[in-house]
Amino acid sequence: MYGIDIQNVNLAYGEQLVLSDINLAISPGDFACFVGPSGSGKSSLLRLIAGLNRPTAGKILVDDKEVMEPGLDRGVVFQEYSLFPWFSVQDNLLLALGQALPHESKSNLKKIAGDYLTAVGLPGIEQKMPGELSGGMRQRVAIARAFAINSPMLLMDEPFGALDAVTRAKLQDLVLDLWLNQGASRKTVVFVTHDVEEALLLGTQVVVLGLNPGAVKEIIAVNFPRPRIRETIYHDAAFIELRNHLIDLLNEDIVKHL
Ligand SMILES: Nc1ncnc2c1ncn2[C@@H]1O[C@H](COP(=O)(O)OP(=O)(O)OP(=O)(O)O)[C@@H](O)[C@H]1O
Repeated sequence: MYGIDIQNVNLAYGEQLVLSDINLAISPGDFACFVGPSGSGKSSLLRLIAGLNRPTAGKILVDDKEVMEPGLDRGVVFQEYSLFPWFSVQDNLLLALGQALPHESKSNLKKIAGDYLTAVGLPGIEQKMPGELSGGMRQRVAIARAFAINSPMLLMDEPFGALDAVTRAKLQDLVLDLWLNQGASRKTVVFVTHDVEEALLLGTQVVVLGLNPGAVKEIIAVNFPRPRIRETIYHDAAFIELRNHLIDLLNEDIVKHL
C-alpha cells in the first residue's frame, strides 16, 4: 500500500537551506494537507515526493522504495493548468492514459477518458481545445486526468489557488467525492494549500511547515466525520478552534519574519 516515509530530509538550493530535517510519515489512503507561509518549502517538499528533485540529504520512501525519479504511481496536479494547449481535451487524456495503461485498446482508453470527463461534470467536451475552456474547466480536466490514470498516489500543489470561491468549493467537493468513492483502494493524497479552511475540510491530517528553514512545526490529525458539509462544518466549534489554532501558528512565523 502506498504510504510515504520522509526520513531526515534536507534540501538546499546553493547556500540556502530550504528544508531542514523533515521527518514525516503519511499512511496509505491518508489525505495530508501541507500548509505554511510562503517560502516554507511546501512545493519543494511535494516536488521531492514527486521525484522531480532529489533531497540534499535524507531520503523519501514511497511504498517502501526510495524515490529516485517521477513515476506513474504518483499523479500530479499543479496550480497552473498543466494541459497541452495544442492537443484536444481527449488527446490530453489519452496521452496520459496511454502511458499509464499501455496494454488497453485505444477505444477502451477513449471510454475511460469519457467516463472521467462525465465524473467531473464535463461530458462530451472531448474535442474541445484547452483554450476554449474556462480556468475551472481546465482544472477539472486536469483532475479527471489525474484520477483516470488511477495512480495510487496523487500530489496536488495549490490546484485551486487561481480559482474563484464558488468554483473552488465545487472542485473541493469533487476531489473529496472522487477520493471517498474509492473505498478500500483510496488514493494517498498530498495537497498543498495556503487556505487553512480548505486543509481542514479536506484533510485527514494537516502538516504545518514553519519558515527559515522550512521544517515541520506541527502535525494535526483532523477527525471530523465524513462527508464533511461545508455549510455546517464551518460553524462547528471544534472546527473553528482548529482553524484559529492554525492561523495562530501561521501568524507566529509571519510576525517573526516581518
Ligand atoms: N528552483 C529553485 N531554485 C532556487 N531556489 C528555489 C527554487 N525553488 C524554490 N526555491 C526557494 O525555496 C524556498 C521555498 O520555496 P517553495 O516554493 O518550496 O515554498 P512554498 O512554501 O511552496 O511557497 P509558496 O507558498 O509561496 O508557493 C523559497 O525561498 C524559494 O525561493
